[in-house]
Amino acid sequence: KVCFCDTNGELGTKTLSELQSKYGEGNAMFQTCDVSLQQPMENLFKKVKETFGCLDIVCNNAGIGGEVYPLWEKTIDVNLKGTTRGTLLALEHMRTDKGGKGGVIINISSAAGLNVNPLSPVYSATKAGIIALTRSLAMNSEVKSAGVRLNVVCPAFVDTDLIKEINDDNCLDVQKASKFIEMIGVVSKEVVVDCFMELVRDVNQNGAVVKCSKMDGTQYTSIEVKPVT
Ligand SMILES: NC(=O)c1ccc[n+]([C@@H]2O[C@H](COP(=O)([O-])OP(=O)(O)OC[C@H]3O[C@@H](n4cnc5c(N)ncnc54)[C@H](O)[C@@H]3O)[C@@H](O)[C@H]2O)c1
Ligand SMILES: CCCCC[C@H](O)CC\C=C/C=C/C=C/[C@@H](O)[C@@H](O)CCCC(=O)O
Repeated sequence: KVCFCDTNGELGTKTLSELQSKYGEGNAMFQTCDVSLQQPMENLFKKVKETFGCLDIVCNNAGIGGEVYPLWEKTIDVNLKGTTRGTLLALEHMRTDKGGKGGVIINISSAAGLNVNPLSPVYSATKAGIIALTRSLAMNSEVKSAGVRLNVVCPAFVDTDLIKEINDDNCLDVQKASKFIEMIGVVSKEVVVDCFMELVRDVNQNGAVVKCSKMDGTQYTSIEVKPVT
């Protein structure tokens, strides 16, 4: 069973029909929802719990690029605040000490958050924040004992609308970006999905941050964690 949300109602409804005809009407749900808004997101999580009984896997995937005002501010609202909101709501619903059944949260960051991205600094900062948020929660002892795992996927360039829509608002130099993308290469969506599914299945990878790139393949990054006493 799956529920997904997006601000794009038309595309969401089309995808919902495809999922329902493949997996059955009762097994897929779509809600138009903006991840940057608290109340609609709270309502959505409640509705999923009421409809499906519990939440096992949550993926915070919504993301945009924007480097020029007011888009840079919206980029922080959607990417960093939206992912933080989705992560904290997922935790509330999953943690065993609050009536949940445990589960896994997988957040979508970017190679631009692991390395740097001089052509999209605000985007890069939001993606670095997602990595820090996710890793920190994954290493929190109360979260661990409440049965919730967290991981981050950091794709380099992927064949989606996001890179087809690079322009002067979301990138500081479109020409340099095109050359850079050509140099690094673009992975298919399937590569990112495989990486996501591996993290869902592997219960021994709590806290792992995985990069998927055409140039370097799929790599687990190492994380140093100093124990807090
Ligand atoms: N495409 C890439 O090269 C690439 C690389 C690294 C990371 N990513 C990340 O992957 C994730 C998915 O992006 P994508 O490449 O599929 O791009 P995309 O533009 O195809 O998909 C992003 C989706 O997010 C939705 N969205 C935007 N704002 C929203 C909001 N406020 N609330 C709810 N939904 C919202 C959009 O309508 C769209 O359907 C993003 O977090 C992106 O930053 C993409
Ligand atoms: C140069 C890109 C400018 C466009 C930015 C858009 O707003 C959205 C960018 C989406 C993904 C960006 C990923 C960027 C990654 C790079 O900074 C770099 O770290 C990738 C390295 C890839 C590798 O190591 O294989």
